[in-house]
Amino acid sequence: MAKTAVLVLYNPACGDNTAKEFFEAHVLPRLECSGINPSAVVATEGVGHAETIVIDFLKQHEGEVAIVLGSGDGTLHEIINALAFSYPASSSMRRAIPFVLVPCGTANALFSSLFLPSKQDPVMNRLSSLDAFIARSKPKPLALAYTSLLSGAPQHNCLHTVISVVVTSTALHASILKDSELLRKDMPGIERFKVAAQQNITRWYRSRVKLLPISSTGVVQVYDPDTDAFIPYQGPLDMSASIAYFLSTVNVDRLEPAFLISPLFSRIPSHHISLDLVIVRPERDPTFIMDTPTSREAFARKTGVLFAAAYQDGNHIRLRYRQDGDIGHYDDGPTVVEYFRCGGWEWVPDEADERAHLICSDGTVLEIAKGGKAVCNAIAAIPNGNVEMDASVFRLNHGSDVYVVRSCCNEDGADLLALGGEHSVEVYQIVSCSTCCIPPVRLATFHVGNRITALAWSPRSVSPSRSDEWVFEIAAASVDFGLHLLTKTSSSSEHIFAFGGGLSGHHGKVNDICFCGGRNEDNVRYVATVSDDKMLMVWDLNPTLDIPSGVPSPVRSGEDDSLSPNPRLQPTAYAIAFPHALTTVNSHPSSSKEFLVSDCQGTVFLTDWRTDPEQTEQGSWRHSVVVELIEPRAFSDSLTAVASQWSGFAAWRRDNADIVGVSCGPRFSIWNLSKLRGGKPLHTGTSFPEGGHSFRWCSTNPDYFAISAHSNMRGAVIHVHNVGYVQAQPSVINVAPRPHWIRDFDFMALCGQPLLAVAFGHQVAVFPLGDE
Ligand SMILES: Nc1ncnc2c1ncn2[C@@H]1O[C@H](COP(=O)(O)OP(=O)(O)OP(=O)(O)O)[C@@H](O)[C@H]1O
Repeated sequence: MAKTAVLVLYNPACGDNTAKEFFEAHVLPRLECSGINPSAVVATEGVGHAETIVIDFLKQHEGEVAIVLGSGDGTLHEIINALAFSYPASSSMRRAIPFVLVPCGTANALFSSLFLPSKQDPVMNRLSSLDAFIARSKPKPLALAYTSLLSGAPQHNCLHTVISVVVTSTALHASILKDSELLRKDMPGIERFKVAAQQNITRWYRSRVKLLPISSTGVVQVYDPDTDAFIPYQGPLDMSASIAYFLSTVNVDRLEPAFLISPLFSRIPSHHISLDLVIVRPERDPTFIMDTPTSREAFARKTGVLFAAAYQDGNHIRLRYRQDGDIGHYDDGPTVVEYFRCGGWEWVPDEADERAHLICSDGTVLEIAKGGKAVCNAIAAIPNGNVEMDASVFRLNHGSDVYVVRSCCNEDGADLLALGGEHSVEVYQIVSCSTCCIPPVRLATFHVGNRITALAWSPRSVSPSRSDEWVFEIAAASVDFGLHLLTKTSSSSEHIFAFGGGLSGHHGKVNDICFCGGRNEDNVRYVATVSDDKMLMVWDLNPTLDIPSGVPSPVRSGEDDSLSPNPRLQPTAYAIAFPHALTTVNSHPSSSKEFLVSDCQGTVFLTDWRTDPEQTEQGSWRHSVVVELIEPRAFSDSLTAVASQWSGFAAWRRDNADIVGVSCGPRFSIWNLSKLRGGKPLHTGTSFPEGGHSFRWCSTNPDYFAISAHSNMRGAVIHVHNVGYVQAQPSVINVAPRPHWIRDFDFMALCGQPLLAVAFGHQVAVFPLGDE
């Protein structure tokens, strides 16, 4: 404890205004008795003061720190948001910050959920977190919910982002929080929430709601009272409805010590990054006919019964409707509450419904812009109970290992990023903002069901930030050698078209995939894949002939194509065999007939896949190769088998079809195809002595290229080189320490400061170059 700088901070105006007395009578003496000498004891002086105190404290104390916080949830919320959005970007200032909670506020939801009363003495109970800190207990990890408030279509710009550690809500709860603040002076206790509830109980809120699946499973779960368990939700994920109550929680099962609104958080713990969402839709009432003042009055009584049941150990989740509309603990009938466990949600309020625009994050009430929407995602479990982020780095936590990261290079899709994980592909929108860090917004989840090995964006993909009629189209390869065309559009949900399985497909791991180059319609029609089976295959996604693949094409979501009146034909493949396992394939916007292919020996082939096979030796790679590039050292090493553990990784520079970069083992080379100089590269250099891995050009500043370390000996490290100074020392970016290592990375194509997206373990860090 000697090394830990302890900040004691309390809000004298929270709850019943007794924090100062409580700290002087109990907290400070207890710290003293335990030999803990706080570095500072500070009382907040108004809204926003806590964040200034904490950030100043962190600037002054470079080592370990802990914060003993006497407040309610609101002050903690202020601090966490300040750490996320205003904390200096320097990585040296990022560190673990345990919070020691001393409940002094009105509701103290987080404390009440983490520390159930175990002692007779209420004072002793309030000191539980402090006692755990003194006993050096391990801090408990916290989850976060990120909510982005987006402007209206077509841009959907992110206007504001907020992080909740307890609750994110709309509808009745947001109205209660807004109105109860006006009552705080006269009613310092929780009774002001009950008064505000009465004032709002007959309101309904018109909105479109979308449930987002848990990213690691691709599933939205719903509580089933029959089995007392969560089951996959089969209903529509998109619903337009009148909603009475809409509230999601992370980290808590209750909002007050006895109000267990999300009791399953503690009773059926989640093993994934998720949030618990409680929705009440009056339209589920069998006696509901239409929305009238009378029907709202009648329903208000049922909401009252529901709240009373929430105070009785969270029993509201078992309430059901009888046919006559009565609610009780019946054996069947629709549940009054829909209790979901999901990855997040979208809330698009009806423009005419002003109150539906309110959103509450841990007691702070915000307003969604007219025509806009709120998107809330449970995105991170913070390791060791700490906030580990700063103003310029965002760490997406996918929930399982991320194997592939691909940014979209299309001009209209430059803010899109696809992640390939253990089971699914997720699409995020990276919102670039010069003044603050806006967390990525998850826009789609495709549950493929197998580990993803390669991804490619179709040139037809368009971001929602560019058009109301947006499209995501991605070709994906999975570890079972299957290929998948993933599509989601503004008018249709996630759809997966599986192809490439069976005898006619690959028989080895598919290491890379790309759409055909050029600027005509062929660039969305042909997809190239390369594999350990030494094959380059070019797939025609829109064949005119139906050639069965030998196995049925599994369709995993959306409508089953084979049952539709015009079933989609299985893509046909044109295969070219090479001498060694193939590692990468690239196309270029300037050519629809060539692919750049690299193999595990570090050799790179420029292949004209449209060469007429009649005129050449069918099936042989030789017939189609226009250029073959062999880095002299890689060639001699391959003869002596030195390079057997290394792989070639080639990248074609987008702005100039003559320039090719290759990483192989400890070396990289840059080739100029228009000046082959007897087969010598333009430049060669050394990356990592123990071997480099992926090579990527920066799409927005073509002077830069980056190579990631192949082994975990150095941790997750990237070298960024400038092509004008290849012999100079690269910029070294330490993304994460050992045992992390980089599985994949990519540059975003967004204009402005180059942005890197780097996958290591479960996480993807998105950050601008230059700040590290
Ligand atoms: N000296 C102060 N005077 C007035 N308000 C303050 C002062 N210090 C902090 N505040 C503000 O008081 C608000 C309420 O604080 P907090 O959330 O901690 O308590 P609470 O609302 O009583 O509890 P809970 O959030 O658990 O219901 C916060 O928004 C905080 O910014």
